[in-house]
Amino acid sequence: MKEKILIVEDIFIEANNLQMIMERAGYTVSGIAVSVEEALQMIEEDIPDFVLVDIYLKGKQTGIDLARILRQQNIAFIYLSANSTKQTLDQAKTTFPYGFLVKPFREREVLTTLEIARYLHANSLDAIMRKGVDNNKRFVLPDLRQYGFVGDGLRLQQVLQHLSIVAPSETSVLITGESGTGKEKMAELIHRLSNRASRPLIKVNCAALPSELIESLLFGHEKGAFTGALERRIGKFEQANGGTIFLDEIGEMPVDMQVKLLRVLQDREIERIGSSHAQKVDVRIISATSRNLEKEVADGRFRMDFYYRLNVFPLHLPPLRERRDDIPALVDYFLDIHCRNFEKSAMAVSPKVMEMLTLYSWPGNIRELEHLIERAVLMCEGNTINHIILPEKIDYTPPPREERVKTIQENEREHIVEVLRRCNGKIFGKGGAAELLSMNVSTLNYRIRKLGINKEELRFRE
Ligand SMILES: Nc1ncnc2c1ncn2[C@@H]1O[C@H](COP(=O)(O)OP(=O)(O)OP(=O)(O)O)[C@@H](O)[C@H]1O
Repeated sequence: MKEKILIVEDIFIEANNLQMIMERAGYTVSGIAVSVEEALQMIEEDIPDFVLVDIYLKGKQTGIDLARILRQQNIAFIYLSANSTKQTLDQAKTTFPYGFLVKPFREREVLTTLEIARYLHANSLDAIMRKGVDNNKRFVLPDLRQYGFVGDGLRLQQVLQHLSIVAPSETSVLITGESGTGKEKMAELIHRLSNRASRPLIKVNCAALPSELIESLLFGHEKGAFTGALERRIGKFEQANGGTIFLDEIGEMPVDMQVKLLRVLQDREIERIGSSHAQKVDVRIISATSRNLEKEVADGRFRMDFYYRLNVFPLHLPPLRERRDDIPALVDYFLDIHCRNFEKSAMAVSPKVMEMLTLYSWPGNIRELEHLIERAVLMCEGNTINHIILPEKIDYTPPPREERVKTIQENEREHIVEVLRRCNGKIFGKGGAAELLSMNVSTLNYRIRKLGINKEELRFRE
């Protein structure tokens, strides 16, 4: 039996028409609601697998308000709409729907959109996390120093936990984080921990691709395909066949190329320029960006369908100033590397210098730290670095102490969030949060709702 669908639509004829289409295709329609309030009641009684939601409804709240709640509850939804204004559409985009159907509905279109939505939902972060945890697929990470990857502070550990689930799979990963936080390093790590490790990892810096050559660089060309194509060129995708392609700075990819890449991601086929036939490629995609792609999508600079394809599993690397507990280990690691490089005997930094390093705000993140240590090693004459020259704009101010006493509710919230993170959001069953907290499942669910804890913050505040 196919999934249960809730229709939220205040025009009876439209709702009825959709119900018939759904039922003919074997879906079960669990209900028709005419307002957000009614929809929430129905969801409380019987959780649907998908919600088809009109934007304008009876009552004060719109379908967009409902969508925000659905997203928090990890229920997939598709918008239904007639002629929405640009402003409404932009607002709708920020809720990241699984699809958008425009009235009047055509049966084929409705069913295809639902099929795509099912695919996207099954490959969503939540689903993958659930599968990984349930099947115990996550493997124990080896010592990452052998891969030149350093850091085991609390926030990085959470990212690495997600990485341990996704690395051995075939899933596309989107790595986000400020410049210098280690996105490329993390892509290398994923590749080396995957089943494709013995095959090539091909890196493409999308920001550095000259626009007129992008297509030929990525997909290759045949001899004589255009003026200047003197030889056949094998593109990056073909070079990566059997391995991984790392699309760095993907936010810089021009929109027309996004369309072409989307096709490659969907069909896993490329066509060299000037060739008359497509060829299959078996490539895993890891992409990275320091831009806020959700905003780029909302502003119309990045295609939503492409974003969904790339962002099957997001990994966010926090800036160094938010994971200062990694700084001492990184300092020691870079000291070691650069002492060897310059053939100097082992060095350490004085406690005062270490304190300065941990208090500095590191706008250039790990890259800036590495360069600074390199310079310090070069200049130091003894075995201890007692002075360090930091750029002028230094933020020595330690984070302000919390003067205010936390309320019992705030403490309870923090504690529950902490435990949920530890269990990867698992609430019931063995090793679930309810068991660890010695609470019964419905009480815990009630507290989670009451304290406004949502899944997003469990996953994304690494
Ligand atoms: N966890 C880590 N352990 C050791 N070195 C690291 C780590 N993360 C990053 N580095 C080093 O820091 C430097 C910057 O990292 P990387 O190039 O991966 O950052 P990035 O986020 O991809 O930067 P950009 O967005 O500018 O391309 C590199 O020299 C890398 O080797």
